[in-house]
Amino acid sequence: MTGDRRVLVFADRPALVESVASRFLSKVQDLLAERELVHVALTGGTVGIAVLAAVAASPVRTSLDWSRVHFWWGDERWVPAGDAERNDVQAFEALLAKLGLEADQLHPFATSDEGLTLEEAADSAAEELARFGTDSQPFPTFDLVFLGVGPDGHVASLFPHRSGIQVTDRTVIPVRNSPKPPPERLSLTRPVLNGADRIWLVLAGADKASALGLALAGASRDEVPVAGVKGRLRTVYFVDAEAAVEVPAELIASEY
Ligand SMILES: O=C1O[C@H](COP(=O)(O)O)[C@@H](O)[C@H](O)[C@H]1O
Repeated sequence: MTGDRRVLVFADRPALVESVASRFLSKVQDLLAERELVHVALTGGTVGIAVLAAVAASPVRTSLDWSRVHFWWGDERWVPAGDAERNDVQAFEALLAKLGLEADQLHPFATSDEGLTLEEAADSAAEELARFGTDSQPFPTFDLVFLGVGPDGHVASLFPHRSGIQVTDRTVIPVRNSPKPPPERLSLTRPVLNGADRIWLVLAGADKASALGLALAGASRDEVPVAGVKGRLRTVYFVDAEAAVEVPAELIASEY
């Protein structure tokens, strides 16, 4: 089922961020030449948002037809609209506000002040995914999913030793008592993430080294959820030198 997996190591965080931003722009350009709509799932987190800011700053950005790109999120923090902790707010400020998008191109999770329970918000997000589903699955095949990775190895809001990473019968789950604040969240599940053509994991810093090393050395997804994500065509780990210190040497393709 799974395509190619590779680790690209960069000297430092700025080099990593610049490279991912430029690859993202050319990948979207290529995809737009092949198909009518492109579906991208964004991540929160330090590197993920820095990549979006670098995309915004690139002169190439204005040459793309963003009206055919749809944006989704891998997870969201259950806080009110406009809260600076929300992944969608951060993405909007970093990039999306500059792209001239129509509302129907954006698929954010519900906000905690909309009058829905967390469970209802998960169901509502699942319905939105299903609107773009195919004959064989109740969700779109994402062209590209970005994922950050927490120091504990979490991806989206799927945390170690929690049931979320094992869920296969739902597309979106409510997350309660998250080990990382805020405690309530919403997350896509592994089948939706792994249904993507490409997963690009973006991570930097020494605090990520252990989780990444474990995942690539074959640890279980229960222990380090990042071990459980694999795109259908390709899975690329974009990491800086500090995060890469425990990566098995044979998996590394250096891009200094
Ligand atoms: O809370 C979250 O954290 C992770 C990773 O964040 P980082 O700042 O350690 O890079 C992120 O992937 C996720 O989307 C977000 O909700």
